[in-house]
Amino acid sequence: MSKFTVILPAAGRSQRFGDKNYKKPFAPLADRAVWLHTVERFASRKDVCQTILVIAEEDREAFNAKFGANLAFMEIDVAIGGNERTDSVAAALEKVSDQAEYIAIHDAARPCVEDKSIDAVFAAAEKSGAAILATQVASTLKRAEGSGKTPAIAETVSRDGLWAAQTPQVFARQLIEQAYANRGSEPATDDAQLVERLGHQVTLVPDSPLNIKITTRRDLRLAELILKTAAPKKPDGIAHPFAGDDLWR
Ligand SMILES: Nc1ccn([C@@H]2O[C@H](COP(=O)(O)OP(=O)(O)OP(=O)(O)O)[C@@H](O)[C@H]2O)c(=O)n1
Ligand SMILES: C[C@](O)(CO)[C@H](O)COP(=O)(O)O
Repeated sequence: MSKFTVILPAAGRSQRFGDKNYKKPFAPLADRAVWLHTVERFASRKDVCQTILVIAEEDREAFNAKFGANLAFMEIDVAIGGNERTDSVAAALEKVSDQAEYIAIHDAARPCVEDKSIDAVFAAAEKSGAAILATQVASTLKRAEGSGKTPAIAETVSRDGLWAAQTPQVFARQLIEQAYANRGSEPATDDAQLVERLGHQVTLVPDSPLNIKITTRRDLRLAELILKTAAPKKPDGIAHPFAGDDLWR
């Protein structure tokens, strides 16, 4: 069985979330913090040899005070993130266990990912060396004129062949380490871009649109509704939403 290190970036500023009390990975969702729901998607997997949560330096003290026991119990490593998401992932890559053959990078702000989607993207990465979950764009896409609250349409953009990238984004260890070593200063909003820039093909693995990224407070409400339909607890005692359930396809 291949061994995967899971990196969970949770060091963002949560500006679009706009809550003065919580950054989104630490906001209460159903009965516990968002990041704990996300960690649980991976905690009981036999193919996961390490989990690294990436937090911001400014959150370290409060996080340890509130969640220190969870970290110890769940044997979660912590890295301190940086300005950009890629800086946070780079910090975690410095801490990857020698056992890891693959690296899975999953937004801590995506707590609704399904077990079988993780299975699928892990398997795809084992085949091609690089794979991400994504959903095919189903709506008609419009480019706005300017950036006001209710802008006019500048143009309709063809959605042919367009997919919305999600996470986990999963890579052979050497590949993602090389991609990050070569990343330079050009921004990248996801990790796949850095691997694409090496000329390595990345596989798109279709996933449910319910694998949402919590960005605004409205998304938190949606995540709550999604998790409410979670499958009953599996024998390992952890709720695994939609495990084996095709309702969401
Ligand atoms: N410097 C950063 C930026 C983002 N992230 C993490 O990457 C995930 C996706 O990022 P995003 O949704 O953009 O989070 P924020 O950057 O916090 O959002 P915003 O742009 O609204 O501030 C989140 O789990 C976030 O915590 C991170 O670890 N380090
Ligand atoms: C990685 C990601 O979730 C894939 O869609 C997305 O790029 C994160 O972007 P953000 O601006 O950091 O939310």
